[in-house]
Amino acid sequence: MPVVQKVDRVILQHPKTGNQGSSAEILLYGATVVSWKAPSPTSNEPVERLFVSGKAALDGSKPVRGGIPVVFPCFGAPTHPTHAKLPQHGFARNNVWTFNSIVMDNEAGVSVKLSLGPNPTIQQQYDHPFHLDFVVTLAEHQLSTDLHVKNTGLSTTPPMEFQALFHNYIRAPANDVRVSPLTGLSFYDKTEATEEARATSKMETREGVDVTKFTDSVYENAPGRYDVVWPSGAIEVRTINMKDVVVWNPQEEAGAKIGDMETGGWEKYICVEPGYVRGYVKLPAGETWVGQQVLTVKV
Ligand SMILES: O=P(O)(O)OC[C@H]1O[C@H](O)[C@H](O)[C@@H](O)[C@@H]1O
Repeated sequence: MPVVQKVDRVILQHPKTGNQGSSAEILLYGATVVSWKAPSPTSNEPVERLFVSGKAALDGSKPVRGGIPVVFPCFGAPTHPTHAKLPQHGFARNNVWTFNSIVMDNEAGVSVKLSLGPNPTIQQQYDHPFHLDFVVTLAEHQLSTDLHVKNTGLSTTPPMEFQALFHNYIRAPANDVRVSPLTGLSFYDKTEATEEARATSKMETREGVDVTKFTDSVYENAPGRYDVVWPSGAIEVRTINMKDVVVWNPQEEAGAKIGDMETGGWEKYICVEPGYVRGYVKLPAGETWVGQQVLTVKV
């Protein structure tokens, strides 16, 4: 079966290649993609492409440390008045979504939609009317995620102002991986010690950005297509409507302070996170915004 529904997750299996083909698992909690196995173009062996910490909670008690958490409607600590009661990275990653439908099931791949609307927990923290759909599409060497945000308010409702980001934990050796092209972009360095330094933009001069030291950089107005390359692999990240990109790896010292990070886990991934996180999308009542990414295994 290309789509298997379990109590807590949905499993996608690429139809063309049976059990030897690509697959993906999406938890209903947070609509978090917790596994994506895909072969490289030159092999038939599906390989796990995402990192999930061995200490990650997968029972809905806290956001998943790994995979692809969906960050919405705020990135980091809330800065917009309508987000003031929300936790870091918002409510999408720590609420249970519902399985909506199978969107596509053919030889090219398989696609499912999960949905989230206001529930009593969310309404205590956030009172703007909204509806979210999250569509995950699995192809032979690709995984796409599309977030559809609808402002379901009446015409008198103010525009909805939000940020959104796909928090990809790409499985790669942190000390050998490089991300490009980011040269010439301005970025904000969240590892700086003072608020003033964190709010002062820097200019990226490196051809291939590494994370060999603690890195937490928010690049703005980025090109929307990134090569994530390491000695034995490469993944391309293409995006639509996600104008910014965050590159994050805590390295050893900061990594050891993350309670749900397995020992040495920071060495096994790089977060390359496309999003709209500098400023806010302003969505009029009745309208829908779609942010998309396509991850492609290149090597
Ligand atoms: O620990 P979390 O809330 O999951 O956040 C993990 C990380 O997410 C993003 O990459 C932010 O830029 C980082 O500042 C943050 O540490």
